[in-house]
Amino acid sequence: MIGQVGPGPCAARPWVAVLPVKPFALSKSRLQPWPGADREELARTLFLDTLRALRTTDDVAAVVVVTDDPDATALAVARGVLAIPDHPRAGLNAAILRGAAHAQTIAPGAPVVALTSDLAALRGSELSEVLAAARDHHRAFLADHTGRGTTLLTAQCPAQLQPAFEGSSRQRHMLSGAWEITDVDAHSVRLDVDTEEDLRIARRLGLGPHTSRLLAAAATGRPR
Ligand SMILES: Nc1nc2c(ncn2[C@@H]2O[C@H](COP(=O)(O)OP(=O)(O)OP(=O)(O)O)[C@@H](O)[C@H]2O)c(=O)[nH]1
Ligand SMILES: C=C(OP(=O)(O)O)C(=O)O
Repeated sequence: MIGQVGPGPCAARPWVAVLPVKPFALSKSRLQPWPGADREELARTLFLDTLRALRTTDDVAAVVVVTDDPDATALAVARGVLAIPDHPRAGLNAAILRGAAHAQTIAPGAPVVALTSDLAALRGSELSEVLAAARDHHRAFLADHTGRGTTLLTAQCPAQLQPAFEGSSRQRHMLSGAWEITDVDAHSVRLDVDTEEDLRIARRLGLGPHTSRLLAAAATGRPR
């Protein structure tokens, strides 16, 4: 069964991360504008902090950003990260599948990890712990901090990823046979920022520098 214990044939290689990014201007509809910082700016810094942490994670060899946003594309490319278009725009799971297929072309046989791009407090060390736990399973996932959704899904072979994100995705990933990673806390990997309360929690946990600077500038009215 997919998800059972035991490494698949593609195991023991560094990971390729797939990072789907919705156009910033259309993102974060549940996030009330923070005083002095609008949703679009926040969506951008959440992405930048997620990407920054990913690039400092030892066992992540490459990142594939999937987006239709020229700004997100430029920010990725400026950091030496590959960005591919999200065409035809068919939603989050289709974007992840596109990214996973592309991962196979740039690193054949490498395992793949798909994450949401709103992990504002993400720490590379915690992501490494999660990836180490995922290594023993063909497919694995991590529930988000609410216990309803998913922030991360892995597959040793990208063709087996079967992403079922959005809404109650924890249950869908469980029912699909993916292994739920429960033996690591990894608060920063579970914390997707959708609401103002999530942003407050991320602030307490330790925001990445981009969102941190944005909120600091917003508080003082300084330009950023
Ligand atoms: N490429 C791509 N990424 C997506 C798409 N939909 C969502 N995402 C990304 O997937 C992650 C989870 O998205 P959501 O939290 O469901 O959506 P959101 O627009 O960020 O927030 P809401 O407006 O509150 O739903 C975010 O990092 C989004 O940027 C899509 O259609 N294409
Ligand atoms: C995309 C997801 O979450 P949300 O839409 O709540 O951010 C998910 O949990 O699969």
